[in-house]
Formats: sequence, C-alpha cells, structure tokens
Amino acid sequence: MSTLLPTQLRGKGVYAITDGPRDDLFAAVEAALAGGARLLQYRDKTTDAERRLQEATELASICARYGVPLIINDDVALAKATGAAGVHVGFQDVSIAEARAALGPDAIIGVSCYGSLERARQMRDEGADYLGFGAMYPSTTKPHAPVTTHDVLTQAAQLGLPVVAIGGLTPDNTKTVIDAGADYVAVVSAIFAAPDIQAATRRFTDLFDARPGIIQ
Ligand SMILES: Cc1ncc(COP(=O)(O)OP(=O)(O)O)c(N)n1
Ligand SMILES: Cc1ncsc1CCOP(=O)(O)O
Ligand SMILES: [Mg+2]
Repeated sequence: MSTLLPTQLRGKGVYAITDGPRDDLFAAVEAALAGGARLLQYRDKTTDAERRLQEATELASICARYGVPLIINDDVALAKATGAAGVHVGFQDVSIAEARAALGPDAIIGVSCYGSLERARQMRDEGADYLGFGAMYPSTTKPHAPVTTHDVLTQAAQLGLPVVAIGGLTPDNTKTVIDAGADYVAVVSAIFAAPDIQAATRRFTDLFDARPGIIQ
C-alpha cells in the first residue's frame, strides 16, 4: 500500500457505520469502538439538521478518545462543522473536488464505486483516499443496492488505495471478502442491530486478527 495514504488508513479492519436515528447512539458507537472498529461512519439519512449536528459533534469526541477517524456520510458541511476526519460520497453526492475544497488536503474522502473498476480508477485519479465496493451480498439496510462480485475486490486491490467492501456482511460471510482483497469491511446491521454490539464487532475484527503475517 502506498505510503502517501493518510496514516489512519494504513491498516485493515472493521469500518462500523451507524444505523440511527436511535436513542442509544453514543453507547452503541462506544461498544463498536470497544469491539475494535478502526473507522466509524455517521450515516443518518434524516433531515433533522440540529440533531445531526449534535450527534456528530458528540461522535467526534467519542471517536477522538478511541483514536478512530470519524467519517460523515454524504454531508460535507457537517463534516466541516464537527471537525470530522472526512466524508463518504456516492455518485449522487458532491464531487471529490468539492469535498476536498471544503475539507482540505488532510481530510479522508471515501467514495462508493459500487461494482465499477472504471469509476474506481476515475475516483482515484480525482483524489479519493479509499474506494468502496458493494453491495457484496443483499443488504436489508440498502435493499436496492446491486450485488457485485468478489473478483472486483481482487482487481481493485491493484489500484493502490485501500479497498472497502460493504453490503450484507456478517461474521460468517466476510472471510471470503477479506481474502478477495478488502482492507476494510464496512458493516451496518450485523454490528448495530446485534444484541451485543461489542461482541458482534469483535467477531469481525477477529477475522483480521486471525490472519497470519498481517501486521495490523
Ligand atoms: C463505506 C461506504 N461504502 C458505501 C456507502 C454507500 O454510499 P452511497 O452510495 O452514497 O449511499 P448512501 O450510504 O449515501 O445511502 C457508504 N455510505 N459507505
Ligand atoms: C450503505 C450501503 N451501500 C451499499 S450496501 C449498504 C448498506 C450496508 O448495510 P448492511 O451492513 O446492514 O448490509
Ligand atoms: Mg451517499
């Protein structure tokens, strides 16, 4: 992996993505971080700007305590207002150039590439910091997300940026995704809908820790 990557993205592991709104959001996130999540995304598709600002501000503080980058889904202004580490954007969201102009050179800008290596190359050339692929399996969180093949991860691993896999991941189906080339596995429901969030996250992190020869 290139040494030009942001330091925070040089490892491998679990990328936990919130499923709110929920009353116990902060406790839920704290449990995921205690379970070993390496990245945290605040994903809240509601339009309640006041609550979103309050929640993202508190999450930035929780993540800072764990040394985990907070990524905001979709909303560059919210990322800027909260001092988050970065933003995740898809094809319907702002461009990398707009996000970079707002957040600066050190921000993490992650992009969705779905199943497209062509889009991945373009996003890399535009300055993305990681490339997201999926859904890898049908997802109850995003039921209309098309499913892509594991082979895309293997090819994407040659592009020189961290590869993030998302969609329908569970502790039982994620090993093949890691073996195919994913550096990070992004998970919503199998973590945040679990009865024990910390234990559920740990089941994913163990998939990385169990790999011989991998320096975390
Ligand atoms: C890590 C990661 N990968 C993909 C997505 C999906 O982004 P997008 O396609 O913009 O869809 P929404 O999440 O905004 O519904 C993501 N959020 N995170
Ligand atoms: C945001 C997103 N993009 C593709 S699938 C997905 C949802 C992932 O959620 P889950 O881990 O519950 O399948
Ligand atoms: Mg989006």
